[in-house]
Amino acid sequence: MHSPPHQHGHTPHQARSVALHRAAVTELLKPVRAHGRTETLALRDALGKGLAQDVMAALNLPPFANSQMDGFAVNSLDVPDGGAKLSVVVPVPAGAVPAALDRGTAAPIMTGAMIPTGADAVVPVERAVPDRFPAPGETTTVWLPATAAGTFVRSAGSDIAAGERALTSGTFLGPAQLGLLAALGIAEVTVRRPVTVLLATTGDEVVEPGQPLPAGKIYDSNGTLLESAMRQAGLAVVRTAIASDHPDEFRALLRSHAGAVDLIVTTGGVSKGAYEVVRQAMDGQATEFLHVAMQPGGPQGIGTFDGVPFLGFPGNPVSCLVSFEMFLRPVLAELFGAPSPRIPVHARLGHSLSSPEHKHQVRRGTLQGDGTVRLEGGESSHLMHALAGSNALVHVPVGVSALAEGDEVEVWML
Ligand SMILES: Nc1nc2c(c(=O)[nH]1)N[C@H]1C(S)=C(S)[C@@H](COP(=O)(O)OP(=O)(O)OC[C@H]3O[C@@H](n4cnc5c(N)ncnc54)[C@H](O)[C@@H]3O)O[C@H]1N2
Ligand code: MOO
Repeated sequence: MHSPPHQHGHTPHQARSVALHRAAVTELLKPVRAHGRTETLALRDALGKGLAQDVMAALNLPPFANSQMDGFAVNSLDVPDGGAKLSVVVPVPAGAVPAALDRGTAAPIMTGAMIPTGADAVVPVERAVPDRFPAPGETTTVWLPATAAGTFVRSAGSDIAAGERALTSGTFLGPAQLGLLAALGIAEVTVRRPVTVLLATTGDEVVEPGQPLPAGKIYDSNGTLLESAMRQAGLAVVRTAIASDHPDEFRALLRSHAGAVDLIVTTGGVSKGAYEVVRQAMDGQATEFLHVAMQPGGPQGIGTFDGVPFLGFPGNPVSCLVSFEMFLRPVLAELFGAPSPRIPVHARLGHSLSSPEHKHQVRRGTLQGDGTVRLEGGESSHLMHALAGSNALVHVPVGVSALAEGDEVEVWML
């Protein structure tokens, strides 16, 4: 949104800082945490959930010392400086429990196979002379170079020892965390039940995708955009039909779902127009509508509707996504451990930019391999195509009105 030149950078004195609004969202959602509800799920269903309790390792990983290479298991004392010729004994396949290794012998061993008692090192087959395994039944010798104890041996517990904490309560369960649980032999995990959000997009001008588009109307992008962001963040989402601009109808729509959700999020109808349905529907509720010193995403609603926590995001698509990223995602991360907060990284601006000095501006851009960030589109919050071509949010803090190409900025990877 562009301000007239004489107002550029000016924010109404009542604008709330991003930090204060985030703190207000935290306070609003704290009672949700108190529910403490958990469920136990198969690993495949736990992707994106928050772990409800610490998980301790019940076994060593690896569970037994094993070979890191296809090669020959030896006692390192048998291959001193200059190497040695050893007689080859029966091979050790992965999955078998091998016989003890006699001194002066070498056992062909496969990657992942258990190191025989008496062996303490592995020589990769390509370093042996000859550099191959003997054929089954062939009696032979092999020359091996000098090898220090422990070489190419993955010792028991070298990844994690039995009794150690594998994962901490609250951890976001992504592929690596679920893979670790599987490696520990754990098939089910207790997770926090997802926060359930009622998501209502509003506006008489907004039409469901797939329907004809009459003149003056636009398709609802916010519903899909925010539902996707929320689901990716591990929230359960209940969508209402697109709400009309009639406050009574909207109130009834919210009431028909509110009992079953932890949080209500709406988009649109919060600014200063003549038909601000969300503002009007919240009349008499413990809600406030205010301006956060942020662009986009300035107009915000916050409070409770019939006692259910409520956040009213602005209607412009980029504004509602930025609101989610600036407020809901970090607060959910803080209170529930999931999703992970965005990790700030620093990049060099590929272009100069200007920003309202009294607002925290969030631009969209593409962080490139050379560490520079190219801005996508301008500052306007209707630029859905530019958002879709971006991989990062670019932060311009309060107090900064201009940045030059090459200046350092904080970016959050999307
Ligand atoms: N006089 C003022 N006008 C506006 C101000 C202001 O301070 N004074 N703030 C501007 C800013 S900034 C924003 S952001 C918007 C916020 O408006 P609302 O939250 O009331 O949203 P609407 O007016 O309903 O819609 C804004 C815009 O977004 C489009 N929209 C709405 N819903 C959807 C949807 N589901 N999918 C796609 N696009 C949607 C809508 O058509 C409008 O273009 O107010 C400014 N005005
Ligand atoms: O700038 Mo509005 O705040 O477009 O979201």
